[in-house]
Amino acid sequence: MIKVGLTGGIGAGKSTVARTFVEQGAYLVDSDAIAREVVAPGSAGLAALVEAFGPEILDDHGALDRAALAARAFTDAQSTQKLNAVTHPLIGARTAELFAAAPDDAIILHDVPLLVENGMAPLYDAVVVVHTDADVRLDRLVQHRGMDREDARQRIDKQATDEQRREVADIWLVNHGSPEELAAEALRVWNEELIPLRDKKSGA
Ligand SMILES: CC(C)(COP(=O)(O)OP(=O)(O)OC[C@H]1O[C@@H](n2cnc3c(N)ncnc32)[C@H](O)[C@@H]1O)[C@@H](O)C(=O)NCCC(=O)NCCS
Ligand SMILES: Nc1ncnc2c1ncn2[C@@H]1O[C@H](COP(=O)(O)OP(=O)(O)OP(=O)(O)O)[C@@H](O)[C@H]1O
Repeated sequence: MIKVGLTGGIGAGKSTVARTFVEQGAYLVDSDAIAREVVAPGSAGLAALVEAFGPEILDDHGALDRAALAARAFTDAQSTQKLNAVTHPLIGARTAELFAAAPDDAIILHDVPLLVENGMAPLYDAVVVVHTDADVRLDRLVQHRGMDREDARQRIDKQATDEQRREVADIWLVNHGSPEELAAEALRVWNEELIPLRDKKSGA
């Protein structure tokens, strides 16, 4: 088994790389998905968020209004810290359960936006960073995902810098071309770097 950490700033293109690795058989542990799970309606996580940010972060059905929370949580560093203090321990506990369930010969792919921010690089056999210049990311998030530019910009401000990510990267993928080019490069990394790393570790 090997553990591969996949990271990059918001909108860098992690999803394309994760999809390629999963198609090849990676065991995916997706932090954004876990982050949603731990604040599902009725959860202790959601109750803790309401305690921290107020009932205005709930929609009419009592579920989390994600945009309302984002509008409160990313405005200043203290609010982001408050968000992280509630969610990150819950995400960490669920992540550990999913890692423990992986098969012995797995290539575990941990898709984790805040890998660098949370000092997690030493946990992995390899860290893959997807890099895209911030202005390109902002344009893509607004055009393709309908995201509010200011929201995206505020999140970028709360995340690691490109230099910090470069320092921990074992594999650096640049996503300035087409998604197909990125997927092809990810496939090369899978075949030429990750499979040999897993086989070396398992003594094959
Ligand atoms: C505030 C929330 C509800 C906003 O939801 P929304 O649907 O708009 O965004 P989503 O969760 O899909 O995240 C999109 C991207 O935003 C960025 N982002 C999310 N949370 C954070 C954070 N705490 N700090 C910096 N960037 C963040 C990441 O790049 C992430 O990939 C949500 O992001 C959240 O619960 N965040 C706290 C949990 C967390 O830290 N998640 C990041 C992965 S561990
Ligand atoms: N090479 C590309 N050319 C054009 N658009 C792209 C490219 N790569 C990604 N995108 C678009 O940019 C947006 C962000 O990409 P993606 O969702 O893969 O990023 P991510 O790193 O997973 O982001 P997040 O951290 O927000 O989860 C998406 O709407 C995607 O369709």
